[in-house]
Amino acid sequence: ITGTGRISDQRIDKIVPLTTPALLRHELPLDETLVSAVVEGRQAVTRVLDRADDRLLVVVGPCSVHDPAAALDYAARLRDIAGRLADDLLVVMRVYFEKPRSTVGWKGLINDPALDGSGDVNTGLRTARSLLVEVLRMGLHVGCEFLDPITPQYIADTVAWGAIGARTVESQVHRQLASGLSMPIGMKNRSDGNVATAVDAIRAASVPHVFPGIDVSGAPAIMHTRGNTDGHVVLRGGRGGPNYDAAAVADALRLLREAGLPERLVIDASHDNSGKDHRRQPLVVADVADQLAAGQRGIVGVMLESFLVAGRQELDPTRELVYGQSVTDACLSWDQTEGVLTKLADAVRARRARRA
Ligand SMILES: C[C@@H](OP(=O)(O)O)C(=O)O
Ligand SMILES: [Mn+2]
Repeated sequence: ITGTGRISDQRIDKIVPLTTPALLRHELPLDETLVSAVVEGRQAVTRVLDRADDRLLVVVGPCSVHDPAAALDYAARLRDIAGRLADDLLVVMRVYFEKPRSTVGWKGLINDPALDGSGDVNTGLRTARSLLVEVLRMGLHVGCEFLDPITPQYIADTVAWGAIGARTVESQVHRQLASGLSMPIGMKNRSDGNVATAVDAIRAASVPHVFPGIDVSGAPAIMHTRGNTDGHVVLRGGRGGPNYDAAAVADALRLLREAGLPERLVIDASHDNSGKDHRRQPLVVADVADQLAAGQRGIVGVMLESFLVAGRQELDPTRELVYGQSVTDACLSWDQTEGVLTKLADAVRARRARRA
């Protein structure tokens, strides 16, 4: 290859070897019990999406995981309440490692586990997979956003529910990625609030695609996917304001109906539905609970951003971090979360009673 010194890698600072999916999954395997748990979790989510199960999917947890110990501490508490409310809620813990930034910022534990820009992705992947296996071992289902197209090869076998975010829902790379993922995928509406883009993403992801990727040995490969028919909309608000109210829900369900897609959706009580103010998430939940209790069966799920300590904190290398507090979007405290989950379970029972 001639002249590469002058025309290639002009903006590459260095290239570091990356572990392979096979090696990481060999080091941190899922035993048969955990494999069955993931399969059952995915099937349970699909049944709720298809309304074969009248419970509410609740994807709840921190906006991002930056501290595995705090995430496990949170998981232990969530596992207990998830068990108590299991008749009405199907709880999936948000264990998010990949953070899409509107401009710049910390990109998550896989990209930068040391939180200092050093980009030790090998340690990030190992830390992420280790935590996912631990959370599974505690008996919780796991939900992740998928951002980097090769990351799923390293961790997706542990995931029961996935998301494509508001910044990537229009991207063909992410739609075709979703078409090959083995779990239901929530398509967030676009960051400006456009919901039709998410409906298009569901349709795009529902059919087979061919694209270059990597196989488990890390070798380049051409992926031929089957299509993912478990796509669904996640209403997360937008620059135009919230979209969790009954009118916005009806609009989104109409768009799905006109597209010939199943009329079901999940409402994200955070992000632009709460104006990223964690104190507004309970208000969103109250409105959604009223809609559920009034019999709205098109709402099959809710997303909450929740951690141990309310709010958020800046990632400031000169300051000790507060344990259990988000370093990205502001989250509900654990105490607030218990109240919100209980309210959602009550609303599910009220909805069920209307059908009896
Ligand atoms: C990234 C963010 O979601 P959205 O894509 O809706 O901003 C989140 O779930 O933390
Ligand atoms: Mn967030």
